[in-house]
This record gives sequence, structure tokens and C-alpha cells, in this order.
Amino acid sequence: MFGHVMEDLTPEEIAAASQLYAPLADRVRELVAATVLTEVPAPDVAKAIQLIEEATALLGTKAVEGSFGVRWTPDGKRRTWGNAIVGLRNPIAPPLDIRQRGDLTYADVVIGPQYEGPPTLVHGGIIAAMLDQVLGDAAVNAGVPGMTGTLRIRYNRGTPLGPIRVQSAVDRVEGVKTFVSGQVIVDDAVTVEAEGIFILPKAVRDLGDNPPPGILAPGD
Ligand SMILES: CCCCC/C=C\C/C=C\C/C=C\C/C=C\CCCC(=O)SCCNC(=O)CCNC(=O)[C@H](O)C(C)(C)COP(=O)(O)OP(=O)(O)OC[C@H]1O[C@@H](n2cnc3c(N)ncnc32)[C@H](O)[C@@H]1OP(=O)(O)O
Repeated sequence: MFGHVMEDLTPEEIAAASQLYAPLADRVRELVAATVLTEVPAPDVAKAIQLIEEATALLGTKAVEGSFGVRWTPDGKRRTWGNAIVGLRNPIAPPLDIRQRGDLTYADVVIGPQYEGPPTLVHGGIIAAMLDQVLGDAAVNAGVPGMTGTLRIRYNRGTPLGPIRVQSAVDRVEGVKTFVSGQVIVDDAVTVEAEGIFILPKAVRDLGDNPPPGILAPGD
């Protein structure tokens, strides 16, 4: 299926790739925050630009074309390393380390200054994106995954930059639709509430009872 790439990698090879690329994304994420906040003199900014250009050119000498897609192994393990919210290789991702405890799907994350909207508060669009992902993962974890069809968000109060929890749980399933709700929590108070409808797309439904292994499995 388009964007899904099968790779016959061993767990050791996947672990090695993770150890290689996670620190790269971490350093670039730090670079983004430093870029927002720096107050060094102009010559130092010029020098930083040059170093960044060199690093970008080096990384670009061999690269995937287009997007990373979803990579999976024959045993059904999936890697969503390019994902904008959870991608291990994606410095744009906060990143969310989404976990599961019972029926609850959640992520504890520290939101940095590069996600600011109103002064000192997390941008509402970033909050929506995180909720989209965490609600979607609740559907995946419950074995009833789907694409986001509808996402409703109610911002009750501002969410300060810093440590937050994003959490979700499946409310009910109606046919191909999974209804999920979730919240953003700061210091035990709910700042944002969300409700989503996740729909198993017709293209996947048409695969019948035997979709390719991994297509409906949780990613990491
Ligand atoms: C193509 C391969 C995709 C493979 C993925 C498969 C499953 C997902 C698996 C894993 C997902 C993993 C992680 C996901 C976690 C987070 C990721 C973040 C989520 C996103 O970032 S995701 C990007 C944003 N998202 C989109 O880009 C969606 C664009 N859109 C579409 O892809 C279609 O529009 C779709 C699929 C939504 C529906 O298409 P469709 O053809 O399957 O729908 P159809 O007409 O058959 O309706 C069937 C029933 O859903 C009702 N219905 C239809 N549309 C609705 C809507 N919008 N809201 C509420 N209900 C709706 C009908 O009323 C009917 O209801 P009823 O059965 O009661 O009559």
C-alpha cells in the first residue's frame, strides 16, 4: 500500500538505527529551541548558519526521496519514525512517547519554547496535533484503528509550556467508526478536552479479513 514500506530488518538492526538517528533528531530539536531563543552577536549567528548549511548538505548527500513513510518488518512491527508528532527521526515532533496502561493511552512530555502560541502558552494547533495522535493511538491500541474523520477540541484554559500529559481512551465503536475522547492535563487540571471519530478507510476495508501484516499494528 502506498507509503507503507516493507523492510526485512532484524531487531538488532532496528535498535542500531534507533541509536543512530534518535540523537540526531534530539540535537536538531535542541537547535530549533536555541534558534528561537539565542541572543548571540551577529557574527556568531552567521557562523551558526554556515555550520547548519554544512550539516544539511552532508545529510542530503544520501537521503530518502519524498517522505519516510511507514516502515514495517514481516513480523508486523511498524516504525513511524517520520511522523510529525511521534517520529523518532523527526525533530519537529515534541516527540511524544505514547504509552498504554489498561484502557488509557497517554504521553508525558515537556513542551519547549518552539511550540509557543500565546505568550508562555502552547500553540492551540500543536495541542490539536498531539491530541489527534494520542486519540488515534487509543483506537490503534484498542484494535479498532482509523484515520481521523472528525476531531473536536475545546480549549478550557491556556496550557503552559513545560510538562504536560496528553491522554485518551476509546468510548465506543460503531461499525467502522471508533469514538475516542481525550484530555490535556497540567498539574492534575484538564486544560483541553477532545473528541474524535476515527474511521477505518474504505481502501483498508476492501482488503478484507487479511490485510498485510502490520498495517493495523501499533507503531513505535
Ligand atoms: C490508506 C491506508 C491508511 C492505512 C491506515 C489504516 C488504518 C489506520 C491505522 C493506523 C493509524 C495509526 C496511527 C494513527 C494515529 C494517529 C495519526 C494521526 C491521525 C491523522 O493525522 S489522520 C490524517 C487526517 N485525516 C485524514 O486525512 C482523513 C481524510 N479522510 C479520509 O481518508 C476519508 O474521508 C475517511 C477515511 C475519514 C472516511 O472515508 P471512507 O470512504 O472510509 O468513508 P465512508 O463514506 O465509507 O463512511 C464510513 C462511515 O464513516 C462516516 N464518516 C465518513 N467520513 C466521516 C468524517 N469525516 N467524520 C465522521 N464520520 C465520517 C460515514 O458517515 C460512515 O458512517 P456509517 O457507517 O455510520 O454510515
